Amino acid sequence: MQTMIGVIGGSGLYQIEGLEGASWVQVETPWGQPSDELLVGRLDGVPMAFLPRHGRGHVQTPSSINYRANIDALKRLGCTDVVAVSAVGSLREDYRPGDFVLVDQYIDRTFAREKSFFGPGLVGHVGFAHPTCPRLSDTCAEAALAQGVTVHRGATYVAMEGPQFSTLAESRLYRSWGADVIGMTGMPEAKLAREAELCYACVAMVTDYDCWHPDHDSVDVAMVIRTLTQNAGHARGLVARLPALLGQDRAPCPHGCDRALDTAIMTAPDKRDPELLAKLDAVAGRVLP
Ligand SMILES: CSC[C@H]1O[C@H](OP(=O)(O)O)[C@H](O)[C@@H]1O
Ligand SMILES: Nc1ncnc2[nH]cnc12
Repeated sequence: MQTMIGVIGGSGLYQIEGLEGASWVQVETPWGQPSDELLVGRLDGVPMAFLPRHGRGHVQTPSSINYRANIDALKRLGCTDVVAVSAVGSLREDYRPGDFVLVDQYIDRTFAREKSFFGPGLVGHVGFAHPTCPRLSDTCAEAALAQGVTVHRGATYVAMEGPQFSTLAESRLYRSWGADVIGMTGMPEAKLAREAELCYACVAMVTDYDCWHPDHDSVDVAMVIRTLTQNAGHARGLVARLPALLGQDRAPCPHGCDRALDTAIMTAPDKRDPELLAKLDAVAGRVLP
């Protein structure tokens, strides 16, 4: 199978450079409008699509992002692997501002978002014990190390609703749970990527110590932007290394991300809602012809 890389850019990453034949394309989805047009082109012979999660100019809030449309659009364009870049606060001393972190677990505290492509008339349950793809995460770690940044493999990401930052009590609570980083957009993005059978990795860039650290000021937007400005180049460099590392030909995911729907669908064929079935054409077309 041919590799196609999807990149979701977070705060501070609204564009990538160097794509050959690049153009911004509008993608219609049955779930509404994605956050923006997608920048589609090729790098080292590998097709790539870039989508700024908040839209160019940072228009969408973490709660207003249409996560379903974003993931559907990437799948519809043919993406096989999706790398999500996110700014996060650190909940531990040794994950410092400027460090890159490969997320491998989540605690989902969001409550005001559509979290599944499935619904009444077409019920599906995908496995989610391991929410990110280890193969793709390994590749991202390799790309980040080549950039010369400090990389941490493995982190539990608390996804909060926002848009306000956490209280001190919340920040302490998340630390007591063993969470490592905090952000507002990791969920339901990762859940939807799994339902869409995409390999998904989250490259988190630490921008601050949230508000728990006695020796650091509490997070504010200026602090986040300052760190992001210093790190955006590394994030772009990481993305630029991915095509060469992943290659044009893609072996099936050894962790089964690309077969997540094999045993997920519960609804009997004669009870399936035709409207929802039609909307699932891109996301679940492999198993719902
Ligand atoms: C600008 S700080 C809060 C904002 O930044 C992060 O966005 P993203 O994950 O898209 O990089 C965080 O989740 C909040 O949305
Ligand atoms: N401390 C923090 N909390 C939530 N989202 C963030 N994004 C960057 N820093 C953050």
